[in-house]
Amino acid sequence: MDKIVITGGKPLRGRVKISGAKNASLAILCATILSREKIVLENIPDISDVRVMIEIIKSMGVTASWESAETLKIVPSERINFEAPYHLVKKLRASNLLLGPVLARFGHAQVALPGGCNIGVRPMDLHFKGLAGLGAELTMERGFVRGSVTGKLKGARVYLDFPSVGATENIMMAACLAEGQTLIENAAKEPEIVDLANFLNTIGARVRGAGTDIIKIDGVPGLEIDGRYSVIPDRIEAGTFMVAAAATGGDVILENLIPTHLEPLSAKLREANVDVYEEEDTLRVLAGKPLQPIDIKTMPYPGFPTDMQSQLMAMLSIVPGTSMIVENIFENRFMVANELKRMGARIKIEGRMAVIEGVPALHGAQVKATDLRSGAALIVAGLLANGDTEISNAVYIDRGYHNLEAKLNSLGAKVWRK
Ligand SMILES: CC(=O)N[C@H]1[C@@H](OP(=O)(O)OP(=O)(O)OC[C@H]2O[C@@H](n3ccc(=O)[nH]c3=O)[C@H](O)[C@@H]2O)O[C@H](CO)[C@@H](O)[C@@H]1O
Ligand SMILES: C=C(OP(=O)(O)O)C(=O)O
Repeated sequence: MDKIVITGGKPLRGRVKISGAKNASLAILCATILSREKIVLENIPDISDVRVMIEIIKSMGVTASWESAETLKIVPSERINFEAPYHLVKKLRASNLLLGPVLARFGHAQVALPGGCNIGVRPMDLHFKGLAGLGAELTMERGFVRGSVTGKLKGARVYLDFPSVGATENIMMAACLAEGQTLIENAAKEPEIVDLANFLNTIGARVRGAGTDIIKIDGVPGLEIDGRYSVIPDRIEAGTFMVAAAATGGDVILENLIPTHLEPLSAKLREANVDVYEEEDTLRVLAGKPLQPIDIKTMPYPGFPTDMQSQLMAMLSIVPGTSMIVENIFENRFMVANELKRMGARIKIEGRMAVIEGVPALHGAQVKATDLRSGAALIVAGLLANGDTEISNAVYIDRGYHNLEAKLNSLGAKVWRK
């Protein structure tokens, strides 16, 4: 059942509930390693990335069990297996976020390097520089990074050359148990960083400034508060539904989201002539007017998110006129263009720029996902195309979307597994 088939051409209409955020859940699951007390996590999406992360922390000695559909109970262990094994780590890049917490709590860590992926090389130099700044000794051997600390990590001032999400998270988690104060300068400001900081503070950490350029962490001897925490909604899942609604000329109300997290996308959709209405925790996308071409440049938050760029490319492929996308975060994130071209799109890639000449319609074809968001883009393309689209490698899509077919079908789409 690794294929998703879509009969396109049906406008999405209705209401859909957005699940918890993949990227916040993954970081918070790694952060549970820092805790000495049990933790209950709510709004955790049952997606394959989360399942793999649960398997990894369980293999290290943590107990994790579902209390209900979206609620996960974690019981940490006083002893841990320091090694995050390659056969699991290779399935999930975010496993690199275990390095900071394991080192800080246990003084040793051995984490297989997840390596690059289809969107880019994805080095970890900024993670290493930050952790070394806190006093960790790091060596690389046979695909593993081994870390050790003599005594405890020491708070320090860390400047990131680039506001890397993962490096900010790894350093922030490690600094929670360091002696003294850590300042992360030029920190990433994504909502998932703020969520991780809020979680850490719930279990006893002292993190301030998350969501700004400078994060201040005062180290504490231990994180010992028995915590309950609800993860933020997934802004990328929400964004994918917004684009799908816009691209099919639909009218969709998205529930359980934080509209400000979607502002960079809402602004672009409005520029493309789509109406977007915000309320406290819902957002309505109403399309139907002729769409206008737009230009997008991906940037760190609050700029336009790289994780939404591919889905927008699918929509823009049927918008009359010329649109442009510049991808500034990952060096290889235009692979979906070739698949969209198989469906009739006219897209030219020049280095980090994609030029999209809108065509009157896409037609269904057999295509393949090459990463999570290219898969999401092909879903959007399949929904707006004439005829049937068969997307293989759906396993990529399952990494990040909970109950996707059911949610789309409840909005009037015709989507099934094969
Ligand atoms: C699990 C998770 O949260 N994944 C998100 C996270 O990935 P991730 O944390 O990997 O993204 P980063 O912000 O770290 O990476 C951004 C850029 O910086 C580069 N870089 C990063 C670290 C480093 O040490 N050296 C370096 O050169 C990367 O190769 C990339 O080109 O943020 C990305 C950018 O918003 C999102 O697309 C991913 O969905
Ligand atoms: C790039 C993504 O995730 P990851 O960092 O886990 O590969 C994504 O969610 O689009």
